[in-house]
Amino acid sequence: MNPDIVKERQNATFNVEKLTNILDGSPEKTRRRREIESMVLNDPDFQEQDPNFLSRSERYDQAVRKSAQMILKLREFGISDPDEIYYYKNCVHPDRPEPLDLHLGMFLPTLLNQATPEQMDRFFTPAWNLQIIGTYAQTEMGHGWWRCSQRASCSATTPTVLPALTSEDWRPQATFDPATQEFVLNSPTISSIKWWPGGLGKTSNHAIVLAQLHTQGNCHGLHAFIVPIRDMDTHVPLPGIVVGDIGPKFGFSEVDNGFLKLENVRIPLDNMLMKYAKVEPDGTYVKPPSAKLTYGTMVFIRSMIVGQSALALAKSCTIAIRYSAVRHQSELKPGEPEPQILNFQTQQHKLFPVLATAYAFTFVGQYMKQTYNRISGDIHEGDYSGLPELHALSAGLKAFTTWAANGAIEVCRMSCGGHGYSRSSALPDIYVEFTPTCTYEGENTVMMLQTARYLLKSYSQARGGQQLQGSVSYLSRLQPQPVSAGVPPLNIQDLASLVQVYQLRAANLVELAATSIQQELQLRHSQEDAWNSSAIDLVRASDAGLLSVPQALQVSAHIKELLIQLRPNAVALVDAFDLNDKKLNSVLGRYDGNVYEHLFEWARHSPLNASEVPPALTIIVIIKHNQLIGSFFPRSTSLSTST
Ligand SMILES: CCCCCCC/C=C/C(=O)SCCNC(=O)CCNC(=O)[C@H](O)C(C)(C)COP(=O)(O)OP(=O)(O)OC[C@H]1O[C@@H](n2cnc3c(N)ncnc32)[C@H](O)[C@@H]1OP(=O)(O)O
Ligand SMILES: Cc1cc2nc3c(=O)[nH]c(=O)nc-3n(C[C@H](O)[C@H](O)[C@H](O)COP(=O)(O)OP(=O)(O)OC[C@H]3O[C@@H](n4cnc5c(N)ncnc54)[C@H](O)[C@@H]3O)c2cc1C
Repeated sequence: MNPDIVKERQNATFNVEKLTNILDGSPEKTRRRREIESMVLNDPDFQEQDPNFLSRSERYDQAVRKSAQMILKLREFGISDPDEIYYYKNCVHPDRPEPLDLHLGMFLPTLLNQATPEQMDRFFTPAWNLQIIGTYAQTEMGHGWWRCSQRASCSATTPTVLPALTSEDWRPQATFDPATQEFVLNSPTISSIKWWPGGLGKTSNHAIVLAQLHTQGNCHGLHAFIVPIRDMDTHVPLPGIVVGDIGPKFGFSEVDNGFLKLENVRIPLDNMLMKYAKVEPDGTYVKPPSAKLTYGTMVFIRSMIVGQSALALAKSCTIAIRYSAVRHQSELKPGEPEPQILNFQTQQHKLFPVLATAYAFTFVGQYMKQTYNRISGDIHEGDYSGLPELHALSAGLKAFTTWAANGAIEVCRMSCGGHGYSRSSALPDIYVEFTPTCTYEGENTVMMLQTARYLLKSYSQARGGQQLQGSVSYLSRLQPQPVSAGVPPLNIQDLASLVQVYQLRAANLVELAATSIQQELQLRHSQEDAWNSSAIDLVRASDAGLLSVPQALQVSAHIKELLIQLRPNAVALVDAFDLNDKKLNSVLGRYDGNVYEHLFEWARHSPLNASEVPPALTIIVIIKHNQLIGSFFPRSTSLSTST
């Protein structure tokens, strides 16, 4: 054990285990989590080659093998609780998305939320047993988002008599054919080819495809269809299905994100997910109680992503803070030993806010999950009243937490200096696997605008005298203040006072955005144009701060004081996240702090070190022998002559 890190733990002023229990929910939950983790970490079937040294195809193969093992073991051990599956999976594929993510995270949940009991028997049971492997195909090459409800032009009598075709008429279509009781699915244009779905490229044999429903000559907007895409025995693509992998990406190397072109693919009537909307055998369309229910799975995943932001931050700051405790640089005072870099105020100022955010997001993630479970329970009982708030909260928190975490992971990486750039630190991987959360499940700006839409509606209800409940109740309680009204009193030591100032700030920002829209409306006469012209206010909701200069200085001094208070407990606070070394998989973030010997050991495994003279370099030797170095580079043909 590195002596610096030992000393850090000795100096801590609280009981780490108790804090871990609070983060987990109870001592029993900590015990069970560790039990599940050790099942994976001690299981030889999950031994793997370091993916840093593998090709993409090898990484995909290794991930598929581990995922298949994982499903078998979950069954063998009877693990079916969602939290326990999540712990298990996080250890099998630490930090890495995998080919079955979409099956487990979106295909199964969409069936649970939108399938009829008959469809549950036909699809969910085989999918649970992994006979059916599914993905969720919404995004297309040309469009990542959809209008929730049908457009006026889309509900004209037949598509051919539309007054003017717009981009939505060129999206994938599912047209009902009453003669055969089938839907016919088509991707009418290149841009309507489904693009991005995880596990689509090679792994899945089914896809939930979102397409425009056409029946009796009318278009009814976006609906979900279960489309078999590969033969269940041979896994070969079915007729009319053009499917494959979209190629290498920034990260997600283990995942076969795919494309799907539908060419007159026929599926039975009862392959449309019909828990809410329905099509009768004669083609009659029965409306759902709310068109927004089609988007339920995205609300679920957005809610879960909030917790994933917390986990990514917990990992990143564990690595950076442990490393900063064992790394020494630059004498602070001449002649004295070099200090731990964690003693530099600037290093603390980089890392301690990340640590605090990791804790805050952990609790926000728990709150978001509870709120999702509560409101989705009401929805299952037929009460849809909480859906707008759930949508606004999950969209806004997904965007806010992923943006914040995305930046903070980079802060952690850079705070580790050069070694943070090595893949052995795990920080580059954490970044590339996490950063697409800002894009997928709804691009963050688009999500912020959804939340702003809800806030503005709530604001106008509050101004109309309604007493609002839940997360927007502050809009009823607080009267927005013009900046000229001066600054509110603030006690920065008092959390309630800070919350009040934040609420006032939020109310002011909503008011500013609403005012901007009103002004734009007078200029532009169209609600949509006024909205777009106020979008910056809506997303960033202005730069107004509510603090006076003396208050801001007070905050700055208080932050410095807090850095000093936090310093002795920094390592203990990251220890409390209880991230096992194998799960963390970082040479810099090791629990024992023995960084340098393991860094050297890791580098020795680089495939380039497999031979002292790599085959490509033999050419240099040949060139040298023939003394052709001078003439070789301008005329490469001379090489063949020389050999
Ligand atoms: C372990 C799992 C690993 C996961 C790996 C990740 C894999 C990634 C998967 C994906 O990315 S799947 C594809 C996800 N795609 C998106 O999220 C696309 C984002 N687009 C949308 O959500 C929508 O198209 C939209 C942009 C929100 C809708 O645009 P539209 O212009 O129709 O919106 P509005 O007119 O503003 O809204 C109409 C109405 O509907 C309400 N609403 C919108 N979305 C929802 C929702 N999800 N739930 C409930 N309500 C919703 C919105 O508030 C409006 O309400 P009103 O104000 O009219 O009452
Ligand atoms: C790793 C990864 C995995 C994915 N997995 C899946 C999957 O399994 N299934 C699936 O269906 N999809 C998947 N996606 C696709 C993903 O859901 C979309 O990329 C995402 O919804 C964003 O859409 P887009 O790519 O069309 O971006 P665009 O919407 O084209 O965004 C481009 C820019 O335009 C801006 N913009 C767009 N619309 C507006 C607006 N209304 N107002 C203001 N600004 C706007 C955005 O802010 C952004 O800056 C995945 C994507 C990635 C990266």
